[in-house]
Amino acid sequence: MTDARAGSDPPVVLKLGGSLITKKDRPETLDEASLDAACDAVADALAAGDIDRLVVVHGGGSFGHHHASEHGVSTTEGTRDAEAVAAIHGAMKRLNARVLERLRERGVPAVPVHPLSLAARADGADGDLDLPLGSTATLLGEGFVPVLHGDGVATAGDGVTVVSGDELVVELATGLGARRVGVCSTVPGVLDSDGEVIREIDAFAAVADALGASDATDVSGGMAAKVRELLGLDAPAYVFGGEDLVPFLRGEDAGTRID
Ligand SMILES: Nc1ncnc2c1ncn2[C@@H]1O[C@H](COP(=O)(O)OP(=O)(O)OP(=O)(O)O)[C@@H](O)[C@H]1O
Ligand SMILES: C=C(C)CCOP(=O)(O)O
Repeated sequence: MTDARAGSDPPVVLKLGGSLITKKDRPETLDEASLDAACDAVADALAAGDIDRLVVVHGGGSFGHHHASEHGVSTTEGTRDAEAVAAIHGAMKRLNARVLERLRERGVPAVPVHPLSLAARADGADGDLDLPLGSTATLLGEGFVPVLHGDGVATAGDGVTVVSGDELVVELATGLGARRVGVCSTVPGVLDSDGEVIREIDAFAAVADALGASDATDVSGGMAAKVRELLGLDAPAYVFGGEDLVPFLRGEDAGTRID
């Protein structure tokens, strides 16, 4: 079996939130300006050598979440309806193709990795996610930028549930031994109850009250689930808005640091 962590520079794992790159309230609509700006930032950071190895994950936004909620599917509610799976996965592949196209237009060697074809929850919806990393690690080693996305995932006893981009980020960061993790969304960081950015989080209890769910259609738990998952990582993780993507990619602190 490939050791995904062996003999290589630790990568940076970056999630581009669905609420950043799509208009979350309009079915299957890109936020063209934000997506272009994010792709510019990634391309510039790679060209400048600020980052050597990068894995990108993107969320569902108005592509995946719209179809998942229409079919009653979430990270905990599965479906055995193949049409529902095709609708969710098809929408995510359409979004993924648009992201890849824009990255490649800017010279980024971006290639797709589709979680539905790889991952499983072998112990049911409450069980751990099993995401084999051989293909992603090998693509990275060969100089590509693998681009994964929230998707459907085979789930023992529940058919197919949703796997969020945030869960993928955690698996990738752990399995590949990431150096840093960035979660870029529409908010400038994790906000406290006065709406101010919390600069650092090291325990969930301290911020639980401030963490609501997402304010748009979101079947995977919004900000609270994000923070919970990022707290479990060895690498420092940052939650920040689009305006902080350039500093994050340069290696600077951005938004909220979670570790
Ligand atoms: N305390 C908080 N601080 C910041 N955002 C919060 C907080 N509580 C709830 N939120 C919500 O979390 C949302 C960001 O999470 P969300 O999952 O929607 O973003 P995303 O990752 O970009 O989207 P997607 O899940 O489609 O990838 C914000 O739009 C905000 O409404
Ligand atoms: C709804 C689907 C299919 C993807 C969910 O991924 P997320 O937007 O990262 O939560």
